[in-house]
Amino acid sequence: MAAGTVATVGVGWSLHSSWNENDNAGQCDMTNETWGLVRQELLKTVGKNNYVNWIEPLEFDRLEDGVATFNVTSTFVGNWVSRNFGDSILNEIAKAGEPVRRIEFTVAKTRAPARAAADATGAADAELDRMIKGTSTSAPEAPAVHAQDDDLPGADLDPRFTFDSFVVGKPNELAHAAGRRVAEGGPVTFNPLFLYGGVGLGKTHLMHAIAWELRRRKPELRVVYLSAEQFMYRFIQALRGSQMIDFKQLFRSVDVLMVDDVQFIAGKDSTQEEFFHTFNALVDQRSQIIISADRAPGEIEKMEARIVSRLQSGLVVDVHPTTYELRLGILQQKAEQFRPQFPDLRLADGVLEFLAHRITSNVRVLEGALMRLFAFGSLVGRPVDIPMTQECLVDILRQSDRKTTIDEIQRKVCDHYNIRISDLVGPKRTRIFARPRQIAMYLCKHMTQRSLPEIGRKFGGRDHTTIMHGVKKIEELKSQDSQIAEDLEMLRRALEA
Ligand SMILES: Nc1ncnc2c1ncn2[C@@H]1O[C@H](COP(=O)(O)OP(=O)(O)OP(=O)(O)O)[C@@H](O)[C@H]1O
Repeated sequence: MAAGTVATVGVGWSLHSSWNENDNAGQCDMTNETWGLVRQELLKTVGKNNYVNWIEPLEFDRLEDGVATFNVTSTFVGNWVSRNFGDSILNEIAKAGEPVRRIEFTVAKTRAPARAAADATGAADAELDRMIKGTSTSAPEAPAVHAQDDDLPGADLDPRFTFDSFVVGKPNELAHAAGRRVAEGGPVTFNPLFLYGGVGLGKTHLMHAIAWELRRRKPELRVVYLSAEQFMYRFIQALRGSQMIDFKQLFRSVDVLMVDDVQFIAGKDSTQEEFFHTFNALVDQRSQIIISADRAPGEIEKMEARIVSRLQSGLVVDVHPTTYELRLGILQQKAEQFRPQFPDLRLADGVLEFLAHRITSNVRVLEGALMRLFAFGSLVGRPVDIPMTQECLVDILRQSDRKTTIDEIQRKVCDHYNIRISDLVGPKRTRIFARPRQIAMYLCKHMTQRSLPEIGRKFGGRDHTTIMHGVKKIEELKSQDSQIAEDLEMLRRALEA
């Protein structure tokens, strides 16, 4: 990203990007002193390690029109902080009495990348290659991890993510049942347990819940939970420090290994190689492995075939998109959970039902919306009713209303290329049909939450590998063929309008 541009990192409800040409000269409502106090509170909530690595280096810039802006050293740091601590930061600023709705992270023009990990996560693998070739210039720093047991690396477990706080409904009942079974810590029956599903549907929550339960029931077991990204950084660190033997010994000595968001290592050859050996060693010694990803093993592009087949060899469980009933259950539970922070808040009848009807994207957005609503209600000192909800959440509600479907994409593509739907989804392979078909496949993949098999079914029952091939083809072509790039942009805009 160019110097001076802004990585706007939404928190919970405001996942979007924007550009800001301003040169950080805005008015500051919140003082640095208040930010200092907020930081002290954050130290308590996020823990020392996370605080030192991620919160302390943030440079508070300004709070204007409800948006608190911080300078960070790189897009990666902004994304990481937003994803892992965004809600906590927002919460603490609101608790300090500041009228904040959103936080943003700016990649500062002048700051040296002192604590920056690789500038974008993709750069880390390039870094790894340079290291192997002996040309590395900087060490990417590992995301915060803490010694969980002796010197076993693992990420902090979120105390809120337990089985007790996990609401079970039709879409996640199988994943929950499988998780419960594994959490009993009995003999390994399915290995690995592979949980997959769209963004913010509770996979991480479920994994933490399994880890907590295992720790409670079988404290003698060595349970390690970490994200695939952390696995990679640990691996890089070990390589750099010539500590590969220690690394291998550590990961091979665990009883339960949990790796979240495994799709992250796709295309990262050296990390995949190491993951593959770790995986095999653990399966051989009958240690339990639990993996999560945003899609099914066979749909993870650039994942080596031998890893895909290992990932498929246990129990593969899909966490489905939420239903109205599940969303309402989650909202009721979250409202209870948030209650102590907002003791005076009055919630009118029908608000939770309204939210469950209108916000269907994912639980993270739902949760963020509820938190914003509570914070807003408590700041203005009025009961939270439906008109206030509509006013406070106008952006989220608008976004939720604008959900693109496969049918819509197919219609728009047909209009654009002047062909019939039957030709778009039919078997004819001539270029005039095949190219629009691939474009439509590409848009379906990128603009809907549908899985490749689901998209395949809507394209005349094609196999998911055909869809993957089509998507790849367009990915290649859009950088070579400006007409295709233009068509894609035009279609995307028309679909988002
Ligand atoms: N069934 C559920 N019951 C209670 N809370 C839930 C449930 N599903 C999701 N959540 C909440 O939604 C938020 C997002 O969940 P989580 O981080 O586990 O999603 P994820 O599937 O791992 O997403 P990602 O793919 O982005 O990592 C968390 O705060 C989590 O507690």
